[in-house]
Amino acid sequence: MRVIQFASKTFDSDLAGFCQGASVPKDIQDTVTAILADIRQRGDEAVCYYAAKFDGAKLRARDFRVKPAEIAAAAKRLPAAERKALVAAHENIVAFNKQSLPKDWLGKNKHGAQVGEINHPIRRVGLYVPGGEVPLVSTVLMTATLAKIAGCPEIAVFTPSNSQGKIADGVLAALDLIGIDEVYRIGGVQAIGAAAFGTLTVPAVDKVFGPGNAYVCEAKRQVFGTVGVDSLPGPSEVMIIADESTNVTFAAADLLAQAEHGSGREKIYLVATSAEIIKEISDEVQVQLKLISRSEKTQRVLANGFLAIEVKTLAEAVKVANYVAPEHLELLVKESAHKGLLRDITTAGAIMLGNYTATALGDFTAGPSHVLPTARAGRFFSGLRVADFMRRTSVVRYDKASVKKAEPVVSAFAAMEKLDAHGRSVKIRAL
Ligand SMILES: NC(=O)c1ccc[n+]([C@@H]2O[C@H](COP(=O)([O-])OP(=O)(O)OC[C@H]3O[C@@H](n4cnc5c(N)ncnc54)[C@H](O)[C@@H]3O)[C@@H](O)[C@H]2O)c1
Ligand SMILES: N[C@H](CO)Cc1c[nH]c[nH+]1
Ligand SMILES: [Zn+2]
Repeated sequence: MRVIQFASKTFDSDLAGFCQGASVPKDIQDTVTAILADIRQRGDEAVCYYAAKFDGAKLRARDFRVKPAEIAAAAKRLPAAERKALVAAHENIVAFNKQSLPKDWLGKNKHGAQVGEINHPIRRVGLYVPGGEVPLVSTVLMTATLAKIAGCPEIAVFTPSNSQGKIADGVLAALDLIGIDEVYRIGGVQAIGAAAFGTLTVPAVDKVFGPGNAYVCEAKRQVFGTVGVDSLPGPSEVMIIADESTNVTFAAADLLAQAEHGSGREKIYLVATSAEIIKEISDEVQVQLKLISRSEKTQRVLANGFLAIEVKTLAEAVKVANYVAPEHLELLVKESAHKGLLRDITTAGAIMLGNYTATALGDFTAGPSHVLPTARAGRFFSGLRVADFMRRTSVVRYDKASVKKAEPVVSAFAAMEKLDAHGRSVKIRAL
């Protein structure tokens, strides 16, 4: 862990340098470019090659799509307590996300013409679910539930298998619960390439969603334009703002929880109002590290991606948070400060308020999608919601009376822009 002090001589460059580490290095960009080019050229053959290379899975193209019987069998095998958890989380996710279903509307403008917006689900979407060693069962719920609420007619799911070509029962059972049967055992860059360009076996999608490691995230960035992509959710991040009221045990546990994702590029921030608080929490992190199972991978993340920042006031903490735009921001500070912080912090993906709100609650079950922007993309992206699975068309209808009212405005613009035919096309209607 590194400790820096707000407003110290090198603070700006230290913080910027650390955040820079969250952006994608050139070697990863080049690897991704090469794999995508190969997928575009060789299609299924290249997908097989990279599945073997990165996941150790010997697949033929006809094995990519998971058979309905395999999904049903996995769902049947899932222990009752795990199924109950899926159902409980799903209920919260549905209830939360139904709130933001975009509404069509129709109104009148100043000319008396009808104007409005209509929304349609995106026809064919591809959802990426991280898999392999750590199968993110919750990501199925946090993406597919929203696609279903939006009404997307075709939902294809991509997730890497293990070396035996198997996908975790929890992932398949979650898909079964939601009612999705188009599932491909393909992960990584090759999955994003197959989804974006299409292959003989995988029909191309219109937009790709879902989180992933730096390779997956970079692949999505590179296929943007060929297809739509969501908010570029990459390796997880958490920032905790701590003061003297912070529960040290809880804070340390939450820092470890996000480091545990363990892809190596996660970012962990502790912003505290004294050096003593930083010491207490970071010592506790080391104590609790011994209690978790993925301690080696977690330790590696902490070694490269853990930054502590000492601030004098919470106002300074706000400045740090707004610069970093962390994926998850825990405000484990005195309750009287919550209102002001919520008003002033404008770039966090998700804010978890108070000592009892562990980020893991949001990861699994609180309700909002856990698919959130990382690497400072929170400055311009927000967390996934139903509207991301839809597209909007504006609709305009003038009649003779309203066109007459609009004509002087159009004529003036046509003159300013020297576009005579534009002006004429409206003038002849207003006669
Ligand atoms: N921001 C969010 O909303 C959010 C949500 C959940 C998870 N996450 C993040 O998702 C990530 C999941 O990562 P993961 O690795 O466990 O699963 P993943 O499915 O994202 O990536 C695994 C794939 O990466 C590819 N890969 C690995 N090494 C490679 C290399 N050297 N070259 C090319 N391709 C390579 C392989 O194809 C492999 O199948 C974690 O970083 C986690 O923090 C983010
Ligand atoms: N923390 C991740 C978002 O960054 C979501 C997740 C899924 N499973 C566990 N955690
Ligand atoms: Zn997590």
